[in-house]
Amino acid sequence: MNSGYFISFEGIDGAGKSTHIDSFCKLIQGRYPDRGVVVTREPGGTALGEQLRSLLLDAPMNLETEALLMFAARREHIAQVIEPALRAGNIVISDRFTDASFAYQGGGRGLSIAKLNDLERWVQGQADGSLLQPNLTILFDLPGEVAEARRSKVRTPDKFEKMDLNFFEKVRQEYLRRAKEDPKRFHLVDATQTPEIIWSGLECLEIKI
Ligand SMILES: Nc1ncnc2c1ncn2[C@@H]1O[C@H](COP(=O)(O)OP(=O)(O)OP(=O)(O)O)[C@@H](O)[C@H]1O
Ligand SMILES: Cc1cn([C@H]2C[C@H](O)[C@@H](COP(=O)(O)O)O2)c(=O)[nH]c1=O
Repeated sequence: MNSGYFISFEGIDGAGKSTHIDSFCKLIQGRYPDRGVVVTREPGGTALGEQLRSLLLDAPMNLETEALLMFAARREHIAQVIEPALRAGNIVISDRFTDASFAYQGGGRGLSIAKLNDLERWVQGQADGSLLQPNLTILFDLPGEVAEARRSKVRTPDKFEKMDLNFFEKVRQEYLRRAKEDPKRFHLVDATQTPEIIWSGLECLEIKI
């Protein structure tokens, strides 16, 4: 049984997760000074996961291979980092988790939801039959063309960031579909707003840990 609390940040590339995640961690640490806060990311978060990340963000590969490697990295991440931290009562904040697989490999690239559900059950299945899921997912939502304009100003695109607007629109729609399906878990951020307005919204967010 977990006594910790699990938060994920999600959104299409360039939506603004990285801009806010460090301040958000400080905010949570300030609110809960007696709890450990573990900040991590996917793909990645472990030595093996970071190696897989380099491959995944760089090498072209078959869609099923990509999904399997995402979930392999996730299995390692859960076993080495997330589960031990939650068991110890910590707050885990992850830059992406499984919603990204449904959005990118499912919505964006077209892998069947049935296959993703199978992988999710395999990798996140708990002894009591439930799935390990974030308690709260903060979804930064904005149109693909706005995200692309922001990204192009600041970095050389990786494999996913080179995808076209149609891909990112499908990724976005899958995120929004999942948020609609599970409104208690998702907190939607209108990421077209200024960073200051987004931040004040996050500061006011009531989180019952
Ligand atoms: N609300 C905003 N308004 C305008 N520009 C923004 C806003 N939020 C972030 N940016 C800028 O957009 C760019 C992308 O932001 P950021 O790196 O935070 O996105 P991200 O969602 O973390 O992307 P990725 O998932 O690809 O790492 C940065 O240059 C950042 O300064
Ligand atoms: C977890 C996960 C991630 N991705 C994609 C999404 C992004 O393009 C990259 C990660 O880079 P970030 O900018 O540091 O977030 O990987 C994916 O396609 N599927 C996943 O499960």
